[in-house]
Amino acid sequence: MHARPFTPRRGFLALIISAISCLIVFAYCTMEGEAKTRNTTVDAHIDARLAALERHIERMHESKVYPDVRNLNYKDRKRILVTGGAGFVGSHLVDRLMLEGHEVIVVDNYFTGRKKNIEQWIGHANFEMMHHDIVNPLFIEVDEIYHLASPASPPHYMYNPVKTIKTNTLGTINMLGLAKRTRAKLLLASTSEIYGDPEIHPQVESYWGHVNPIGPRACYDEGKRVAETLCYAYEKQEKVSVCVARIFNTFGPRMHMDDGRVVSNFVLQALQNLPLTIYGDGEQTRSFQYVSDLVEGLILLMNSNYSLPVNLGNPEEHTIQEFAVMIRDIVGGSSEIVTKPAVIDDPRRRRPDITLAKSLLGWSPKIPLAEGLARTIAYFRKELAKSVEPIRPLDLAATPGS
Ligand SMILES: O=C(O)[C@H]1O[C@H](OP(=O)(O)OP(=O)(O)OC[C@H]2O[C@@H](n3ccc(=O)[nH]c3=O)[C@H](O)[C@@H]2O)[C@H](O)[C@@H](O)[C@@H]1O
Repeated sequence: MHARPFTPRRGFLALIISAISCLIVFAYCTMEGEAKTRNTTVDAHIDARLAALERHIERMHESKVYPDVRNLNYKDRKRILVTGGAGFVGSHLVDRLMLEGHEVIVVDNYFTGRKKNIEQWIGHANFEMMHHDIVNPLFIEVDEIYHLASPASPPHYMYNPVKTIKTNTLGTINMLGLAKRTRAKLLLASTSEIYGDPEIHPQVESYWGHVNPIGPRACYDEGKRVAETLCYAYEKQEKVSVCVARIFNTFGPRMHMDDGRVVSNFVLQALQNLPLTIYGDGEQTRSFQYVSDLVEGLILLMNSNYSLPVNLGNPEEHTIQEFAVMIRDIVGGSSEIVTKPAVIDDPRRRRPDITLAKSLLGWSPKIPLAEGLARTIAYFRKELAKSVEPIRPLDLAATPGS
């Protein structure tokens, strides 16, 4: 191969190429240098921010004060799952279990539960919070399951009836599956609604109920009835330990402002001097228990060795009309009492027979109605003071599906 002769044109081209190469190398080096300087600045900035964060975390830990919990030894301390633990009843139960020194895991999808209800425990070594919908399976290790997850207020459970049925059927199957895998005991939060519009009064556990299977309340009533059936099927077939609490009307602080049940509606109305709205003639009756009494009953039932359903409620029965007057008097406002159309399938009378709970668990409600109402009214008064706009109670008649 012959070398190509050197010409001035070629020499000029070679010169240009070398010059461009030098320029590229120079530009690269300069950029590299700049990038290094920039990275060093960014690193220093991040370091400073991380150091500030560390100081913030330290201050946070120093200032976060948890309620005193019992110091249980390894053998006595249980890992307890509370489904619906961010809800009204669930969060009060969580408080009791935490104070007793157990490890508590809350599972909630926040449909009606609120983080605010359990924020006092967030960050505590014994406490864990999981955002999870129990219609999907859950794989964790537990010793006991309090299965409370489900909307319980009529406007809430009627709002999405399919979801209510799924939560009470699929959700209960998933929790019983978890109980089976981990050999945990499960307590089902059932309801007085499984008695429907009862034909016997007061309601005893042996009564089979009177439920309209296709009415607007059926998603909840039948959902809970199936949940009970599932418990006893798993007990028989899979040897899962279960217990079932049939919970009657319950009230207290941490009820949602827009819960829609009668206590929160009447209290909110009375506090804002709005008319108290009675659905129907007001002659229907209910028996109301304060939430701490219920929580006590749930824990006693879980720790008993009785597996058939047990009523938990306060047998003091009042008409809704009497109840409206009582709340208005305690609040001291001047609200009028008005009537609205009756609710479809609204039970006419409800009062628990608690002979079984008394003899079996030594349980009966302790908080008198007036005292429970005073505590609840104080809570709502504070909540109202915090809210910027007036709060209108939820009207069942305006709920889709009611
Ligand atoms: O509080 C509870 O623990 C129970 O509440 C509901 O059962 P329900 O008895 O229908 O409860 P409310 O919605 O509070 O209604 C009680 C009575 O007050 C009436 N009411 C309600 C709200 C209102 O603004 N005005 C009014 O007259 C209702 O028509 C009903 O007769 C749930 O369905 C139960 O599962 C749950 O156990």
